[in-house]
Amino acid sequence: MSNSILSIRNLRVSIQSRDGSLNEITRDVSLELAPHEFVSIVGPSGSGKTTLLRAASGLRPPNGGTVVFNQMPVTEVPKGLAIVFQEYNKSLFPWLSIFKNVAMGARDCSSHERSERVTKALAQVGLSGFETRYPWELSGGMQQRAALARAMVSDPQILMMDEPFASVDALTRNHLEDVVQKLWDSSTFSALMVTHDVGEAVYLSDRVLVLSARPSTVLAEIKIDLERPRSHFETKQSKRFVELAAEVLEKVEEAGRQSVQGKELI
Ligand SMILES: Nc1ncnc2c1ncn2[C@@H]1O[C@H](COP(=O)(O)OP(=O)(O)OP(=O)(O)O)[C@@H](O)[C@H]1O
Repeated sequence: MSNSILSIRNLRVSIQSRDGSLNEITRDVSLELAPHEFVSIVGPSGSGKTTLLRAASGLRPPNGGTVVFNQMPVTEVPKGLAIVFQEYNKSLFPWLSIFKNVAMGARDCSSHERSERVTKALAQVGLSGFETRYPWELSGGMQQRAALARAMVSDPQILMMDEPFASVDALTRNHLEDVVQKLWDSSTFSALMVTHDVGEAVYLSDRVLVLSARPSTVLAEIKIDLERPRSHFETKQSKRFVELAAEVLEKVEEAGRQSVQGKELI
């Protein structure tokens, strides 16, 4: 894909075990992310999804292969890339108000512009009125909204998310998925999301990539041809959604079986 905003080619990441041996996590992962495309990565536990995202975002150097963002090799987290992690309680500073936490994402702006951006981002995630609260005064879902606002305030070209809704209850999860969907619909950023939840991946994405068991490669790529905007009530009850979710789940289970067989061989 020539117009990719992010291009990952033949990515290999190995992690040193305590005994000093190298553990190969991803062996050969390639993916292209187009402007304003939403791609999710699913796969069995331990297949290296988080490791892949960390290498793709510049948080850890790969052992082989390349990551290119906006035609530039990624060697550290580049400007224009924002990341949201699962553990909102660790990613927000408890001693800063919600306003100041979100403003951390726009440190490079003048104070007037920073203030405008924070106000807009808080409104986009439904947190207007909570500016002076502290993270520990908000529910988990609200804290994750604040983490999303902090990512959005930098006006990213790519939003990477690692299991962003895994620590909240099912209803809050649905709400947060729609917050992300609305943000994505009303902006131009591309999104790369790691998730365990097949339904969530299908609901939000244009494409879903399924990783094989470790050392991982891309086992399958499934195009999600559901109309947008999507809604929990209509989309998730549609025949096509159910077919796509079953297709993704089948591939994840196939990868999981490989992983079990691999363990039996060790
Ligand atoms: N810093 C580290 N040191 C040692 N091993 C690590 C480190 N980070 C990851 N690993 C190992 O790499 C493998 C892949 O981990 P990773 O978290 O990327 O997988 P994952 O697919 O995201 O897993 P899950 O779905 O369970 O969150 C795991 O076996 C993990 O134990």
